[in-house]
Amino acid sequence: MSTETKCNPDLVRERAKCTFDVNELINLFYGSEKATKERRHFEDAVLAVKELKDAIPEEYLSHKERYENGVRKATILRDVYRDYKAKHNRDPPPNQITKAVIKDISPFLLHNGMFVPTIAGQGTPEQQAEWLPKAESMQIIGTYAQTELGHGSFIRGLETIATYDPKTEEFVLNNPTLTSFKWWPGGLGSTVNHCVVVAQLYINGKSHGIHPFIAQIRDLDTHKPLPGVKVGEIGPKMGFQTANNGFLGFDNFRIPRKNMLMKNAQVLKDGTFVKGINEKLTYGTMVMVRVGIVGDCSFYAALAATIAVRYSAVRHQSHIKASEPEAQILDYLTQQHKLFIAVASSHVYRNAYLWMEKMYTNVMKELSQDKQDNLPELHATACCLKAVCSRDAGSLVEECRLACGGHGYMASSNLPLTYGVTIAAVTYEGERTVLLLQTARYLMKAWMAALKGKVLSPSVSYLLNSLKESKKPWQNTPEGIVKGFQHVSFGKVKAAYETIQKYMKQGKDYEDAWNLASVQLVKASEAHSRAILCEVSWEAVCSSSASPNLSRVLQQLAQLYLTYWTLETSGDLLLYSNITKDDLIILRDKYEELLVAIRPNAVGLVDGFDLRDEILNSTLGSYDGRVYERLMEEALKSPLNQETVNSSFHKYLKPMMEKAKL
Ligand SMILES: CCCCC/C=C\C/C=C\C/C=C\C=C\C(=O)SCCNC(=O)CCNC(=O)[C@H](O)C(C)(C)COP(=O)(O)OP(=O)(O)OC[C@H]1O[C@@H](n2cnc3c(N)ncnc32)[C@H](O)[C@@H]1OP(=O)(O)O
Ligand SMILES: Cc1cc2nc3c(=O)[nH]c(=O)nc-3n(C[C@H](O)[C@H](O)[C@H](O)COP(=O)(O)OP(=O)(O)OC[C@H]3O[C@@H](n4cnc5c(N)ncnc54)[C@H](O)[C@@H]3O)c2cc1C
Repeated sequence: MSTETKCNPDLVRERAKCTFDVNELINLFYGSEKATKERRHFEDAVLAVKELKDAIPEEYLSHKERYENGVRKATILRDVYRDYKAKHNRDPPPNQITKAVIKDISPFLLHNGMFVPTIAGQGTPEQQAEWLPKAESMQIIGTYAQTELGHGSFIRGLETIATYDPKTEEFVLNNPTLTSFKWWPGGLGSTVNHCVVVAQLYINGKSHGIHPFIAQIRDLDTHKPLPGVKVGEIGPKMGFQTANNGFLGFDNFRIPRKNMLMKNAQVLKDGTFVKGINEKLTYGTMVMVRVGIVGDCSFYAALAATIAVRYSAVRHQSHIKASEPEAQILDYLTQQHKLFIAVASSHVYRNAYLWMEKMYTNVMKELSQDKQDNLPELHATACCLKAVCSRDAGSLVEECRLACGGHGYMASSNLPLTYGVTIAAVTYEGERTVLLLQTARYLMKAWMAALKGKVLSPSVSYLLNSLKESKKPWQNTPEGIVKGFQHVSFGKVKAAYETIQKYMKQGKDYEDAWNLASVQLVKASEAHSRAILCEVSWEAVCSSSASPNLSRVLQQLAQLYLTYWTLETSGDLLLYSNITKDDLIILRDKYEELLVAIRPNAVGLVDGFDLRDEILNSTLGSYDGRVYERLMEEALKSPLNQETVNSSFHKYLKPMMEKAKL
């Protein structure tokens, strides 16, 4: 029997309506037909491992059991990766199959995502040779321990101390206060035996700023914390339950001199400090991960959209016309308004990620040739795109959840967990406002340079164009809308700059003036991000190699994104661009037309994300649309349904009812 025949008939009809080749979309989204094949092949290999299947949903496990199950599966998954590499002589292709296995977050995320990259990015060739083979083969397990109870954003304020002792050629690590305790690092709780510790370096009583050090914190055989190490887990959170976030404090804990990662700055045997060419290179891992998070946002938006769109095609409720049967909820324009922006945004983030990845690779290449000119642009762009995409993606996931009504509140829909995990990215790897203010610093500098007629970096060069084009009439085209967002950014950057000047003229110093203007500065950064997202995604769609049928639909999605945000931020556009009320009315109508045009392809579009049922892990979103059957099947797995009468009846309910009779 084919999959189609087992499918819910609504989904079969939806798929028959699709006007483009879904496989073409999948191949375009993931890069090529070959990439799709390889990814699916690897996913098959992972899913074939029986031990990776959960006996009961994780929600029924205790906090401890959930973690232990997570570690168990993470180690098996690691073997599958190793075997693939041995067989194919290369890493597995990019994939999201970890989601199908570890439903939440892997306790090894920080090992792979930050510990290994920090050694690779911050270590000398000798240090890389010492630790990378052990870390990559999992002989040692590590994390990235930077944030403390007292400081996360302001990392120059970290209190963990590394004092150099030239007599023994060691660093002595100490956490002198409660607020200096490391707090948050993933895997630290009970998983890792090593970590990169970011600490304040002191030599002969003099501070030399923060630097990364490698510390072994647990015995490799017994896993017991080494003497001088206090380590534990921080407890349940909104999500990340299996990430095993932990705390850590050192008491006169000694590590050899070679354990300071010394690619940038060095401490010589005699205690001489050799400054690096740029102290901000120490923050390199964070930049890399911020770029990766933009890609993650695409995935989470796709996952939530797939669940909510398929569910909305299957779910019937009320009537559009009294004379007709109950409508699929996907036919309500309000539902399309809630969901299609998530589909469109996933594509926008994907294109922005690919664009950022190129910028990152170029800058890394330049840095390896000691050329730093483009580092500030990379930092500023990664900060604002990470900040805006993560917040938007979180809101989109929540909107998808709400769009599934009561069933979206069920854990088995996988939307609550997905929200908890997505929204965490607003905070980790740089809190949203803090990152937007970093971009604002860059924008203020760019603005001052623009005023002096200097050449600007590509990502802000529109500021110069906007300066020249401020009188040109609005154009209701995608290109015109992109320009409109650039004008808004231009207007907000200018206004924030002038606000700072105003406060300074009133006698405030620059720092106070900055703080007083900071709401505007954050908004300027957001507008700058929106301008980038609109420009990059529209250009990607226009230059794509898609067939005419697919290209038409992708252009509709990109236009939907542009129009949605035009209408959402119409006040800004009226203030800072030449858009008129009439233009907005035309765009409102255009937006409604786009929803209607996208509607027949909605299911095809989410099929085009090619997320397997195991990855979706949702009663509402499976390919076959057996929503109600799955909801009941999952409910029956509840431990409360494994007995006809629960003991609480005899212990509490019956006595209560008997007492009530007296
Ligand atoms: C590959 C795929 C990856 C996918 C994802 C994989 C894994 C996910 C992994 C983990 C997720 C889960 C866990 C998360 C882990 C974490 O959260 S780790 C901890 C992250 N912590 C932060 O992000 C802290 C945020 N704070 C900062 O980054 C800095 O403190 C801040 C930049 C906010 C300020 O730093 P400060 O030293 O105070 O700088 P100033 O404001 O004084 O500015 C000085 C100048 O330096 C420039 N600058 C700052 N940062 C950088 C940088 N990274 N690169 C280049 N330049 C930088 C800044 O712009 C200033 O320049 P000007 O003086 O204006 O010229
Ligand atoms: C799920 C999760 C996983 C994490 N994993 C790790 C990890 O593996 N390793 C690690 O080292 N860390 C990790 N972290 C910590 C994370 O990086 C920090 O929480 C994050 O950088 C924010 O710092 P904070 O908590 O100190 O927030 P704060 O800086 O205290 O933010 C609180 C508020 O203060 C505001 N604020 C702070 N500074 C400024 C400013 N200069 N201007 C204006 N407003 C400001 C913020 O905007 C925010 O509204 C993780 C966090 C989470 C949630």
